[in-house]
Amino acid sequence: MKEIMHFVKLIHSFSGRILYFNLSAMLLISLFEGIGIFLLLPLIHLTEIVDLNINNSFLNQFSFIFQGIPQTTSLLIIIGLFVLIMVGQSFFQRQQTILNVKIQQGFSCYIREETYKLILLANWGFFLKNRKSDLINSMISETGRVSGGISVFFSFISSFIFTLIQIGIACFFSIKMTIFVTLFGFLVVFFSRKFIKQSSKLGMDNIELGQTYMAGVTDSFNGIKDIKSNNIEEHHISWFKELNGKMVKNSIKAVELKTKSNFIYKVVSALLIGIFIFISIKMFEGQSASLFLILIIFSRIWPRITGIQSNLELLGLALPSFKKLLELQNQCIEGRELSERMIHNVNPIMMKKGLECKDVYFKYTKAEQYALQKINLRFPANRMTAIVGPSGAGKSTLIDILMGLNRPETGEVLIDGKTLTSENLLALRRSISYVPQDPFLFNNTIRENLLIIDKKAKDEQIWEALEFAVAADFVKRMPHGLDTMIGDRGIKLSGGERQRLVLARAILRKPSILVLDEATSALDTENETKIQNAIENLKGTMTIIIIAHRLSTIRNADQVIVLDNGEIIQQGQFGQLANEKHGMFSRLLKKQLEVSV
Ligand SMILES: Nc1ncnc2c1ncn2[C@@H]1O[C@H](COP(=O)(O)OP(=O)(O)OP(=O)(O)O)[C@@H](O)[C@H]1O
Repeated sequence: MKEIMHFVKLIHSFSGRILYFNLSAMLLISLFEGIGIFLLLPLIHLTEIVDLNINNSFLNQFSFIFQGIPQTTSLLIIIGLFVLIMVGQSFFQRQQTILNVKIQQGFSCYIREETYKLILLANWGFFLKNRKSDLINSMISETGRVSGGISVFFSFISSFIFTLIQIGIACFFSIKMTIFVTLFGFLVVFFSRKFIKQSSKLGMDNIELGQTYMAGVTDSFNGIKDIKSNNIEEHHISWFKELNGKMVKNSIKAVELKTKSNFIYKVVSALLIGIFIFISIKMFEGQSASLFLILIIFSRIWPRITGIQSNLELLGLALPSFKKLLELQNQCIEGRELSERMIHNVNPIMMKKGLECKDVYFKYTKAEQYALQKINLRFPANRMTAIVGPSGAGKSTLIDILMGLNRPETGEVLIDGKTLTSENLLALRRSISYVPQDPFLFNNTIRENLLIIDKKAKDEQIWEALEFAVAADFVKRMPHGLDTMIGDRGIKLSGGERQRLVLARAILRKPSILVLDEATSALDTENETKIQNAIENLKGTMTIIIIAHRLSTIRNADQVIVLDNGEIIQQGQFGQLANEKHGMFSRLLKKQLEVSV
């Protein structure tokens, strides 16, 4: 319940006074409805359709008002009052429904925005811990279920208020009978806690199945090329069938549970009505007015009490989603890297001396071995540093540490001699352009993909960046030039074209630090040489850090760092390392020469 209360508090702070207005409207609607029913009695009495023997003092007072007034006038007054009350009730009902939807929709929107923002502002460690598909699932399914749960909560409150008011009105006629019905009702709700627990368990299963579904579907579509080329469609289709079967079973279980509880309530209701009518007739012998009204009120309270029960079951079903979303939000808050305020007004650092790693050790969560250890290294400003080493040596991890994505377990990263903290982290990132191994492009036009980095860039600047990245020619050949749509993750482009576009985007920012992680691996030799020359022309104007497998591409680097098993094993200029005959660098170089011959 703690989780629901958390979200109710959020609604409270989100909607403020409107929430109270809404609650007051619920109260008025219930009151109007109660009074409307109450007016039926004198109406029936006056029409003399049924001979109601009025013994109730309240009703007697009521009929006293109409003494001396002609019957038709009394009838018209009461009918007028009745219509007025019903109009009032319908008016408030309409306002309240609109208000309810406004609060709920506004709140759903707020939860989605808040969760999305919290996720984006979390640190890199958070993304390493959480599956992407789980995050997508939370953003789509959990936020949806929480919004639905909030709507059920409103309906619960409305039923609760209505029931309380109807109970209050029923007390005017017979306290004993009202207590009897109410007690019975709440006993039923109390004993059906089992159903609420079972609903909650089903809700939990729903979440797990939803996560597996989302993860599996995302993975299979991301890896569709592998699936098709290796002809493993059947494996995926049977996995999907099995999962779907489980989801269907879970849905049927939920319906079975709901209908079971409904069945029990109906049986209990039938029994209760029988007992109630019997006792009422015995108790209210000769008081047909009270009996009549109590029966009307009972027929209205009882469905609401069962409504409360089914609302509680639905809340039980939604409860795991409330929990999951709250856990996710708390996890984001714990791992918060940036605040919203920090994102705005950040100026890039104009690095003068360079970046430095001082005695850096880093281990991934749950990993036994250090991915980086004893790292003491300088990346001088406006120089080109190349990082090489076998696969798994720690090259990408080192880059992540330099960009502040991962934080060292011990040791520190310094920019111009100042420790990298959350204060200067964003300024550092604003001055970096990073081109990863697997570049990311949005399903948009080439122009929009480039403008992400600099919204104000003019066509002239865009073409300049494209020329630099040897991409201008292929963009010109595209059917709509800069306005060509490039498909999901740039699927309509070749791997090399994608890399060149991302490189152009990186250059458009005019960074003071350019980080290239295997950025030219998909290029043919001709284009790679062209880009290599372009990058060399940048030397002296910005700090360049390159991870490269093809060692020929880093021939002119100012320094080369060789990593193995997370440690620096060699460091120096290309020629110097190539001459260290027993070093790893010359071995790597030799192997590549053998392969290329
Ligand atoms: N998210 C992670 N969780 C746990 N271990 C990881 C994670 N990412 C990398 N590692 C481990 O850290 C070590 C260094 O990985 P890293 O990706 O930095 O190597 P690399 O030199 O860039 O390799 P490659 O050239 O193949 O890209 C490897 O042993 C790898 O298994």
